Amino acid sequence: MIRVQDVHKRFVLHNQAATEVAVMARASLTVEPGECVALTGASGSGKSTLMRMVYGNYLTDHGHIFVGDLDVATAAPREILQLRRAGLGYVSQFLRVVPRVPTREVVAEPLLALGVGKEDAFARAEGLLATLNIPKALWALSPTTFSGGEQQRVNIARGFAHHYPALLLDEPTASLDAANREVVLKLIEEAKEKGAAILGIFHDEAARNTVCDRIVDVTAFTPHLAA
Ligand SMILES: Nc1ncnc2c1ncn2[C@@H]1O[C@H](COP(=O)(O)OP(=O)(O)OP(=O)(O)O)[C@@H](O)[C@H]1O
Repeated sequence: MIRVQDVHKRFVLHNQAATEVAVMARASLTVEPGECVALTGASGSGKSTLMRMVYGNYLTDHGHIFVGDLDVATAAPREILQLRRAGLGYVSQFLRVVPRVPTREVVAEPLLALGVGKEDAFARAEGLLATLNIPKALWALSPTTFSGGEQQRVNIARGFAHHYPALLLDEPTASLDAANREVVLKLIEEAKEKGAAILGIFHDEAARNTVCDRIVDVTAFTPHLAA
């Protein structure tokens, strides 16, 4: 479960005379287990900012953000890191990995960190890589030289390796061909069936309509845009 309650956020631009910019006010939404909710709204309305606050990358000025039992808005950094290990996954658009680590290990790593045995973790990783059409010949190589679409699919495989009860998706189907897009939509459906609460940004409207149960327009929480 993800529950955002009365969240406010302002940025202080220290290098620009400490100008304060209020970007979010009174943001509230709930994502129940098994539900996928899409954040929509014009460019600059605050979709990414809200996702980053839920993941704990941006501080929250006011309000609560519960992911399961933990209030990310007030949690200590080590509690947030612990939450990310088992309770909260995040699939960003871009893959960031340590150079020279083979693709198979990049995907299995979240499971290995949770104590899953090597054999099971690698089997799950290989299953996902095959499903996402990453050629077997690439599994032992670092993904740093892979194409944009291949890197995105490795990122998705890694994000879905563990069945997180809460999952954030930032444009999970951007730059994918039709076949791989379908695979990703199926992974999202499977995660929902397993009870994941999913919050995502989907510019791909057809994908959004296929997997999302509800839409939340963040413009309603944007101080200078709200009516
Ligand atoms: N680190 C930051 N420092 C200062 N301002 C920021 C920062 N991050 C975001 N903002 C501001 O917050 C507002 C919301 O930005 P955000 O990236 O969340 O919008 P968005 O809805 O995700 O946009 P897009 O669809 O274009 O990605 C913008 O006005 C942006 O300039």
